[in-house]
Amino acid sequence: MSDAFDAADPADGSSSAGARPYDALLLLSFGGPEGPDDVVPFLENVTRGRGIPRERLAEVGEHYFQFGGVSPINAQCRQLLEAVRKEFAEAAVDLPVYWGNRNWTPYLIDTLREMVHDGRRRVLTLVTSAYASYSGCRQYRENLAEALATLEAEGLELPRVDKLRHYFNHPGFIAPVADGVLAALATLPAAVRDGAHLAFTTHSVPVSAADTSGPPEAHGEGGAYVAQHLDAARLVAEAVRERTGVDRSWELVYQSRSGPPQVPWLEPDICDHLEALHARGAPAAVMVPIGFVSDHMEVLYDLDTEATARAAELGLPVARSATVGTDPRFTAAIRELVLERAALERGAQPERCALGMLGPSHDVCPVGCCPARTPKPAAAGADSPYP
Ligand SMILES: CC1=C(CCC(=O)O)c2cc3nc(cc4[nH]c(cc5[nH]c(cc1n2)c(C)c5CCC(=O)O)c(CCC(=O)O)c4C)C(CCC(=O)O)=C3C
Ligand SMILES: [Fe+2]
Repeated sequence: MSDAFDAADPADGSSSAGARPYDALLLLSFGGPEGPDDVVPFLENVTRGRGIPRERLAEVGEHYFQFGGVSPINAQCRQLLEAVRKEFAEAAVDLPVYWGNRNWTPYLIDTLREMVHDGRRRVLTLVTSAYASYSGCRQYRENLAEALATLEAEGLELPRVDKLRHYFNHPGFIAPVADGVLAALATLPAAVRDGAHLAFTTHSVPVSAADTSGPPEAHGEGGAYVAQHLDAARLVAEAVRERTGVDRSWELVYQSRSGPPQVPWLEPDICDHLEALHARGAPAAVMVPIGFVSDHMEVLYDLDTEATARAAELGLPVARSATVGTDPRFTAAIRELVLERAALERGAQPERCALGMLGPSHDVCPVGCCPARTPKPAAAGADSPYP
């Protein structure tokens, strides 16, 4: 390594210390079926103990069967894995990258076991969710704790596992989403483009889960989940306004509602929102799936199939903007976040990049962050039973 590297500022990622003390990055995702025979067992994995009505499961199974029983999410994770490895190689960040899922192969437990066999001792985790919530954060931490417990029972020496901070307000996440909106606007008929409404969408969750999302001080109506999405949506809407010179109306709405009908979930649903937009005379809309990092089944079915069909019935022109996927600015953001956290662990004070009003998110989930209905051990947080 050259002298220039040794002399560099640790915060810009080019320090000779690199990613130390970490010796591996773990990409942790949801997982999805890769053929018709996988669909039912996959759905059983997802919904075990979650009280999802049978009819809802049958309905969601049909969404997957319509796409040949294949969810795009695993292919997208493989692409992200390759893109992050390339990003690290180009920036001389010497950190192996592994991939494991919550609900389908490669299962987290198998990946973590392989990491231990490879001698990895300090693992940093990147989850494919940018926001605080039980489903997008604590549940992954519970999965890590469960995997660690299994490895402990197998007599293996446990690695220390940390998790990266939420990245919804990182410029490397916001900028590609804004570009995606501009590209989607360009596909709308010119006559309705300037009047197009921006409908930011994310996964609905039970209202009670939203209200208790994030650290205890963020709890309250909508919690950190809604506050973070609103901050990200506002940033994107502002970037689009600056770039087009047009001030468009925007709103945060929800999709992919599940659970029994008597339990309240975040609303309005995107389809109801499109109807309301049409009723109030909006000439067009762009659906912006800001809650997701890749174009997986929730995007392909709930937006591109269902919501797009509803808009066609209404005669409302709509376009759907792209998720960040493997945009180079997003993979660069991942590298920056990894090097930032590594520097913090070494006791340095790196720059902590964040846009918007909320500032950089916490590095370690505090006690009481996104509590579960039924408490379970969770790793990579202040309440972790593992060191
Ligand atoms: C907040 C959130 C995210 C975003 C953060 C993140 O990305 O993690 C997310 C992502 C995803 N959700 C996904 C799939 C499913 N989610 C379900 C059910 C549920 N999701 C919930 C929340 C979230 N989910 C909740 C509260 C439930 C109810 C059951 C429970 O309380 O746990 C069900 C069961 C059937 C149904 O009821 O829909 C399925 C099949 C896929 C894979 C897509 C693919 O295959 O391409 C992905 C990326
Ligand atoms: Fe989900």
